[in-house]
Amino acid sequence: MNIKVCKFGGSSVKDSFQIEKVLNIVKEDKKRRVIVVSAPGRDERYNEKITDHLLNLATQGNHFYEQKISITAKQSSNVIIEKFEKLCDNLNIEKKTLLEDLKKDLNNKTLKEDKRDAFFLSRGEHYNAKIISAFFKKSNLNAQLKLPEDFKFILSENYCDGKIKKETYKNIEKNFTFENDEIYVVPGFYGVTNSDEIAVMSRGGSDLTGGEIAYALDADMYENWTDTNGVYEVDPRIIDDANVIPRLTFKEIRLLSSKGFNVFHFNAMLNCKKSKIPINIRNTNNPSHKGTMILDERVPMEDLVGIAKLDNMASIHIQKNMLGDEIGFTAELLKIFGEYNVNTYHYPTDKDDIAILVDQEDLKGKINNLRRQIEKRLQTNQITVTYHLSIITLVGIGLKENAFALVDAINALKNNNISFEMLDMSPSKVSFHIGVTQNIADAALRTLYEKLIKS
Ligand SMILES: Nc1ncnc2c1ncn2[C@@H]1O[C@H](COP(=O)(O)OP(=O)(O)O)[C@@H](O)[C@H]1O
Ligand SMILES: N[C@@H](CC(=O)OP(=O)(O)O)C(=O)O
Repeated sequence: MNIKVCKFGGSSVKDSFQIEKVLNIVKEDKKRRVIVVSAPGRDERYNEKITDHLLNLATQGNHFYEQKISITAKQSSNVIIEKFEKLCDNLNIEKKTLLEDLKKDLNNKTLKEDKRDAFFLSRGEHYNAKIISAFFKKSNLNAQLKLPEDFKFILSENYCDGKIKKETYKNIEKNFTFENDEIYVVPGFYGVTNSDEIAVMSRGGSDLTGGEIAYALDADMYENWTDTNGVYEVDPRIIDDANVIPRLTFKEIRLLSSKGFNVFHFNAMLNCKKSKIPINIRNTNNPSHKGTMILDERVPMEDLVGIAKLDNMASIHIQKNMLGDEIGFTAELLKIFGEYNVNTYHYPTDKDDIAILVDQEDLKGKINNLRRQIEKRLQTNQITVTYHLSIITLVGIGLKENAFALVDAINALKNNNISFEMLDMSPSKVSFHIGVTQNIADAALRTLYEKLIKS
């Protein structure tokens, strides 16, 4: 279809000033016909995203308490209401019914546990899309609100980590007909289960909504608008003199975003890749910049294209004599991690050892039971857990032809007296991982960036 699907992230829709920029971007190109919006992100006044306030309210203050931030549920409720009221006032949108509905939703007492969390989490996108579509209409765009509960964006019943169901693609095709040249405004991040209950995808999930709609409509392009000029070679919050990468392959963005580049959800490209729909990461605050184009293929002009870093990793090192000879050992071990809902990143292995690298946050409240299960079911000799590790991932399709870049990386670390804990090359040969202790991870990242990309 000759259209572009555009997703505007939380930073692009955090206040009325940003939403006016979004309007101008949409007006500039007639192909921008599906506009997926997030909940308001952090603003100058509040350091936390509206989605986090919603979760804090759902969990009666527990969400921020866990992060050692002291914001009560009541305070979160006030922030949410104030945010949406201000948006309506500044954009001159009728607010009475919207605020009544919002307050009713925020007082919901019937839903419990993860169904309650999911419902509250979804409200940021829900009300923001209502406001943005009303504002577009008022600004003479032929905008139409498309709610996931109406056109049936169907998710599985893992309420806070829902996965898209196949029938959704047909539902989108059927409902997004553009009969009267409409511009559809869609809240991202949430959907409904087959029994019409609200479910959300994983955090950052509005990127997924955009990718799935682009795929269902076979769009010409998926534009993902954020607050940076594109994807930088390294996280610009750590290294401020890095450049924007003009072109990346689907494979490269997937590796980089799953290993720390949180500019784009790592699953959002999967279906675009299938249909070869280009993804363009753009800056709402600088729309004349071309951004980063994500494509199926590019000419590799360099070995390495980007370096990502994941902090707060833990290594669970398991020792058992001859475990490498035990058929099914690794499968059973990974099954145990699965049962505790702990995502596993890497598992370097040897004859008598295996280490599983995980996000240490995932181990909270689980590590003791997890360890006991492993000991009981696999009769291990010793388990050692090391916390506060960082994984640095070097990515580039050019690495396939030049694995010696790995030697340059190790030499650069050696010359700067930076030691490492782990080294691992991926089977695809387009990435390798270096594990370091977290206190030296930023220095290691800078050293690798300067030696392997900047020079
Ligand atoms: N390599 C990178 N390139 C660009 N941005 C990055 C990178 N790594 C991390 N980021 C961060 O991702 C942020 C954008 O993602 P996010 O906050 O989710 O945006 P949005 O509000 O648009 O959804 C940037 O502001 C930047 O701080
Ligand atoms: N608002 C949701 C979904 C999302 O995609 O947000 P953002 O576009 O701000 O990353 C979240 O915070 O997870």
